[in-house]
Amino acid sequence: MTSKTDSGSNSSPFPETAIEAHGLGFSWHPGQETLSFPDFTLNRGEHLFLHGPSGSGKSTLLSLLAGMLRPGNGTIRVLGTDLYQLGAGARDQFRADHMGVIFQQFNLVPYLTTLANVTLPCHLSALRRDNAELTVADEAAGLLRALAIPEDHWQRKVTKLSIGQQQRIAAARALIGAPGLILADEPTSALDTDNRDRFLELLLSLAHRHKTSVLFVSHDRSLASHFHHQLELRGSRG
Ligand SMILES: Nc1ncnc2c1ncn2[C@@H]1O[C@H](COP(=O)(O)OP(=O)(O)OP(=O)(O)O)[C@@H](O)[C@H]1O
Repeated sequence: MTSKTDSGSNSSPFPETAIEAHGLGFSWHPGQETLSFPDFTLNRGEHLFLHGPSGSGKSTLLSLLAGMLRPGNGTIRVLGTDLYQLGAGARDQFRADHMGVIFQQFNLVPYLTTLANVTLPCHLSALRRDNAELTVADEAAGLLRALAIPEDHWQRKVTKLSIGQQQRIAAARALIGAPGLILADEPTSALDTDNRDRFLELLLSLAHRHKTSVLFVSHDRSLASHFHHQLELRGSRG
């Protein structure tokens, strides 16, 4: 995970490194204690399991990596781009183009249907739209079927669905259009064992096919063996 590979003659437009985090520190309020994060590097196509006690900063780290919280200290490069050298608008577009984020609270758009939530990234990003296999609607349908969302739910508003169904819709939205990096915050917390296993299988098979890197946060340590690497946060503060 920490060793870097030269991009060499690889024909991909991206470097071999998906995430480089160096010297990261973040404070939620000025003058308050700073959360410090270990340096790490994640190569393209590699999967990292992130764990640590409640309050150790896992969700905060994901928000920093997603370009949604500016670090007080340190640098973050995602797919070769220094995130915080980008302006806010360019950073939002970079996220739409290259990242699928599954938030702990899902962050679905409540007034949109299931299908419209899943296809949203392809409306925000031409790159994600172009990456979609067949049509955007076909890829969304394939993801929803693979995650066992019944077809008669696809035109319903997401708020009418169960919490476990909503979590799978958030997962489908993150996966559509083959982003280079998936950031998943407790993405199986509301799922039963069958749905959890189905989601993990889909996530890791799509990640393998598209050389997607995955950073997966979970308290369920039994899942760690599915991932190439593990990183523990201990909640160190400065
Ligand atoms: N919006 C916020 N405003 C102020 N402090 C926050 C906010 N979100 C998190 N914190 C604080 O930052 C620290 C890290 O929180 P964070 O949610 O990143 O931890 P976590 O490891 O993801 O926890 P959990 O496993 O419970 O989800 C905690 O002390 C928390 O109280």
